[in-house]
Amino acid sequence: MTHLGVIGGGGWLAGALLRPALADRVIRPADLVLSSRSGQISGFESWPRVHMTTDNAILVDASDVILFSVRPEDLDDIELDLRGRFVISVMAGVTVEEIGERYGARRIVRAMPNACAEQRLSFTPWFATDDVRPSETDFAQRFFAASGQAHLITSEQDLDYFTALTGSGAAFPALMADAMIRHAVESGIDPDTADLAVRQLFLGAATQMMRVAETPADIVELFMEYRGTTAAGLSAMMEANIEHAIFNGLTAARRKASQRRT
Ligand SMILES: NC(=O)C1=CN([C@@H]2O[C@H](COP(=O)(O)OP(=O)(O)OC[C@H]3O[C@@H](n4cnc5c(N)ncnc54)[C@H](O)[C@@H]3O)[C@@H](O)[C@H]2O)C=CC1
Ligand SMILES: O=C(O)[C@@H]1CCC=N1
Repeated sequence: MTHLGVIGGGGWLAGALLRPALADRVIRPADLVLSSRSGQISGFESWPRVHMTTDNAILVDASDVILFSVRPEDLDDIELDLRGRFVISVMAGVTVEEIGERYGARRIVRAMPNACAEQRLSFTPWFATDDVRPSETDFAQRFFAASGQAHLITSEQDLDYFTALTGSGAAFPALMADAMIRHAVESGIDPDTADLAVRQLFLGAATQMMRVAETPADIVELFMEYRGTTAAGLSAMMEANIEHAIFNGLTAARRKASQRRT
């Protein structure tokens, strides 16, 4: 079975990806090495055989697959020779070219999961260089599929766009949910009830959007044609140019995702 070493294994995203993969036995606990600055990593108490280290060179020696899950700015402190090695990266904005230049690897998978991985609900587009072997693409697909929907893409550039669109996880829907909760509370609804109501609303909305044939645009149209209270709300939101705010937000996040290279 594959021996996986995760540089930055104590971080937020690494844990969210690894716990489902361990639970699904995509990786055996004894075949997993995690590195962090302190060597103390929590969140893996259910798998006491997982190895932890502060030494990335030891991690590399023990692994067939090296997964980079550090912040892009931390790369300057990491010096490794990964020539001939298979590397996976989930780092935002770090191209396969940069990974190749820094570490000498040519067999690279670059992926963009999101923090909903912990709930096994990430959308994870991933890209592989031509040199990646079939057994390695098979591992990447199984690894990311444990924490959500893994989707092979053929354009690396699209990953910067997905960093903004889906890498952001719950953040953009949470912004809307929070505004709705605050409006409900201002309107006299008890805060706990408002919180529960809006969380259930988003669960219902997301579940419905996944299960019905109608697109999100169709659903909006359906309510507009109904000409009821919801249509009044939708019209006011459209007049306030909610689309403009969303487009601006995605454009800003997209720009930030590619900023390292401009
Ligand atoms: N958090 C998220 O929702 C998402 C994060 N990403 C990407 O995943 C990567 C990791 O992000 P997070 O987990 O959120 O960051 P994080 O800050 O939670 O985790 C990074 C970890 O790397 C460790 N680290 C730093 N330098 C190290 C070194 N030299 N050796 C070993 N460990 C080292 C840090 O101590 C920290 O525990 C980033 O590049 C980010 O762009 C991508 C998609 C979503
Ligand atoms: O906000 C961030 O920078 C991380 C990386 C991509 C998505 N979330």
